[in-house]
Amino acid sequence: MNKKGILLVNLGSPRSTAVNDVKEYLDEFLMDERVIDYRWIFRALLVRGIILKTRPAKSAEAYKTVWTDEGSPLVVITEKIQKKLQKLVDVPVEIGMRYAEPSIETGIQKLVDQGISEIVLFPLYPQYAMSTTETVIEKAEEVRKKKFPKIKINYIQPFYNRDIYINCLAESIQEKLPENFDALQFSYHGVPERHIYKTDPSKTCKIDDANCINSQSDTHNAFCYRHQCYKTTEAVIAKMGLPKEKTIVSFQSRLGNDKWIEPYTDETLETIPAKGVKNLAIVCPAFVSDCLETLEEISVEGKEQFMHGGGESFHYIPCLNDEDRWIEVVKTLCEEKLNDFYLV
Ligand SMILES: C=CC1=C(C)c2cc3[nH]c(cc4nc(cc5[nH]c(cc1n2)c(C)c5CCC(=O)O)C(CCC(=O)O)=C4C)c(C)c3C=C
Ligand SMILES: [Fe+2]
Ligand SMILES: [Fe+2]
Repeated sequence: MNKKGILLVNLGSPRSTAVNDVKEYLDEFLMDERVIDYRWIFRALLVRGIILKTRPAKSAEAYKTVWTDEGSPLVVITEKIQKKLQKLVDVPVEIGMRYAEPSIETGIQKLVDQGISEIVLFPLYPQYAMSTTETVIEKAEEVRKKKFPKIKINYIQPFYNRDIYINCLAESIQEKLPENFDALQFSYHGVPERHIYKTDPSKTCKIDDANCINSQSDTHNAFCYRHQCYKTTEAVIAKMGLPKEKTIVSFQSRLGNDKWIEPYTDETLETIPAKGVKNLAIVCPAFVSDCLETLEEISVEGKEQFMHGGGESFHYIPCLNDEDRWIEVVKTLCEEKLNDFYLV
């Protein structure tokens, strides 16, 4: 029988907080055509001609505030997930990052070196996006075809609405909620609106309630990041028994001058205190592991924005990270795909 293994894939981080390392990382990340989806020449002009002139120094300062002795939180937490999962399954588990090291190729190589020819690859993103799930699969396929043509890879699909994940997230949030909060905000990483239209095979999405959030089209729903974010929220608050009026959805981390999906987290944080939300709990379910975008952009900058707007208490709810109940979900999703190989 063919030997199987698991590859957990996350986004990646710079190797250190040195400006040059951050620049190298941002160059690889932002030159990905599924992240900044302009023609190469325009992408290069924007990224190398404008963004990389100033952003690396600013991002390096931000990374310094979250960096730990072990390294970047995102990588360290992904390693912790790997170690805990390894104790629960009887096949080898490795990690790979879409950008920087350890790369997807390094991860696959480590599995191949252990005699593995069938890999379950888990992109660690609950919701589908061209700039996350899709680019991971594209990269892994490129590496497989070039370097490992004999291996098979089985990809775990986005799990934004899977009961096991929703129950896990709802329980985790519930445990960490403060006693008094006026609203629970779900802040998802944003994407440009253009990405939503581009990846919608049904061409029905209008980025609204009827044609997006409540769409009945499976083809739309399978590829619409915005739809999936709202569905995760709906399912989690239903499970928690929280009224919709006590919740807010917003999208963070926009970059550049394009129109990104709204409402924007930073603007929301500034304006909700005047509408009566003085005590806020906030969670970031587009990320399974805490990272720069949660530990700095939300916990530090976001808190400042909220307080500046007149907020009184701000409570950041950490990601699932290496919580045992989440590792159980990872295990179940991996095992489903490991068993799929028998059906091929
Ligand atoms: C749901 C996950 C993510 C989506 C969708 C996503 C889209 C996206 N991101 C950028 C630009 C940047 N993102 C940055 C950091 C970052 N992004 C994600 C996840 C998603 N990105 C994570 C987990 C992280 C943190 C990585 C870490 O090391 O902790 C950054 C770099 C940091 C900074 O300078 O702020 C940029 C830039 C675009 C343009 C985009 C959509 C197309
Ligand atoms: Fe991002
Ligand atoms: Fe949509």
